[in-house]
Amino acid sequence: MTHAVVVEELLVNRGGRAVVRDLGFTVPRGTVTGLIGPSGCGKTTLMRSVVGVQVVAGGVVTVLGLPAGSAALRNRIGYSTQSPSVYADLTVTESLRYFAAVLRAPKSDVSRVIDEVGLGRHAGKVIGRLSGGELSRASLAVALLGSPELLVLDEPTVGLDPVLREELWTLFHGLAERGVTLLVSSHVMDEAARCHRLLLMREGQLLADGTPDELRRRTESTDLEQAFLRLVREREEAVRS
Ligand SMILES: Nc1ncnc2c1ncn2[C@@H]1O[C@H](COP(=O)(O)OP(=O)(O)OP(=O)(O)O)[C@@H](O)[C@H]1O
Repeated sequence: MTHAVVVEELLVNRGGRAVVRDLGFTVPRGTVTGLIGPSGCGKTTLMRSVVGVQVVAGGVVTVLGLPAGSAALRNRIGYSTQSPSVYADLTVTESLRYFAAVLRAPKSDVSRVIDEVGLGRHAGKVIGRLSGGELSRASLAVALLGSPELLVLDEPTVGLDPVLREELWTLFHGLAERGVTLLVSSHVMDEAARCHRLLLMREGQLLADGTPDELRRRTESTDLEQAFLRLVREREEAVRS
């Protein structure tokens, strides 16, 4: 199996309208794939569909060879949402110990993931007293427990300073080198450049799918921001004609 995720003709309705329409793509194993697009374009909805927590109206989502949402996938996928999934009144370590027990991850994972997200100095701090960036790293640490094969990370670097963002991107690439597949959403174009592959989304549809180099070449653009804007314009012209 070369693909960690295969999505075919996905259709998702939310609030009485189609927010993801006729969407298809694959995510090769061991890559960092960026899901890039403006706020509200459907990134979270798509990630929820991959993780198997979203009701879908049509299409097929296959994850690690199984239908999305299969019970057998539970311990093989790490998902970090935009809202913190850790308890305010526990310390970082206590919280991770709790989730490690729930996920049946080895106890030794707790200190490993704390180190990986750079929260070593804050391990004894109560979650409710963490800064925004520390809190999102604590959530990310939960997703790393149990060494999942697929990590689905919804805007994991929001609110982080450039040094921490750099550290996390180095971590993502290190994980991919060990064979982990990462699907990471962002609306920051400089992060897009750090992905092996990009899925550019707009208004519930895929605008383009390719490596950063391919997308720059295809649009004759020097940077990805410009490439994205050109693809938007192309799509609008195609719709008009
Ligand atoms: N629970 C919900 N009920 C109804 N509509 C929803 C719900 N959640 C999201 N939507 C709508 O679905 C669309 C896609 O939302 P989604 O959260 O997937 O976008 P996003 O690209 O992740 O945005 P952001 O970057 O701001 O997180 C938006 O128009 C949003 O308003």
